[in-house]
Amino acid sequence: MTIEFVKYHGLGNDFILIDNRASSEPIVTPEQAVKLCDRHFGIGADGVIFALPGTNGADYTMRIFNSDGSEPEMCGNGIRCFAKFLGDLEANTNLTSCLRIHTLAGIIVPQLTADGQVKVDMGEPRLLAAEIPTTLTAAGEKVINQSLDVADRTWSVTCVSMGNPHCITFVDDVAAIPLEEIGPQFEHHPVFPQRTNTEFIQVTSRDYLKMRVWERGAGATLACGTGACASLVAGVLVGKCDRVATVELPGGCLQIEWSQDQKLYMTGPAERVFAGKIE
Ligand SMILES: N[C@@H](CCC[C@H](N)C(=O)O)C(=O)O
Repeated sequence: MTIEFVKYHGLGNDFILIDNRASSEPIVTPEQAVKLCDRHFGIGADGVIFALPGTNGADYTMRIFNSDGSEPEMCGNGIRCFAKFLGDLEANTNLTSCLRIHTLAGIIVPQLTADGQVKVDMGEPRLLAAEIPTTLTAAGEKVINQSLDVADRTWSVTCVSMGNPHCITFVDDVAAIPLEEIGPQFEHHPVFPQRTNTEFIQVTSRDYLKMRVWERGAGATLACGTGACASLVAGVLVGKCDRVATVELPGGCLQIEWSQDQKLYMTGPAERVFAGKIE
């Protein structure tokens, strides 16, 4: 079977987008996704994203496989790419109306902005330990500034779910973090039964955060949209930042707002790179 795809990236977090509107199940298996994401023997990407028919009143459904074949609940950079992809599929690059996208994290609402960026209503963060999930505190408690031992060091961590799990730690110098060494140890720590994404944050001012990320199922990536949202929430919870901030990632900047309606709004770019066929 020949499958057409389009490659997109959001700040260097890159994805293979597949038009899956004719079927309610992904037309690529997790095992095939691993091969497609391989940067030497495949197309190369951090994940494969499928545009499926909508359910329960949503316009579309987005599903994603990480580059290790696992299926996360949501992807922030991915949903901006998804919105641009839908604009291409519908032959309408000026698609500025709100789209309701069903994801495993609930309904997410991206909107193309007049300047070509994508603003996304990412929904509300979930803060209780059982919702992350983590066993770091009792199930019904928030996880704020909890001690976690990783790599012979005790880290103070705050956990936030944006549908997918995030463990955030604030550091003096984000460039000094040995990400490849300690990232996997956070990801697979026994206190995270569904593994975790891990963000290291340097607060340069109350409205500017520098971030590096180790993603569950994908490793070190150039950007993570859900991670940027979760990190801003963590920064507010520990009193280090305001509710509106720029988050600088290795691949560029995202604008994040934790609005008074308790929802997160993320604004950033999404770029088409190339199209091809899988044979
Ligand atoms: N890069 C994404 C997050 C993708 C999913 C993540 N690896 C997970 O397993 O939760 C983003 O931009 O949010």
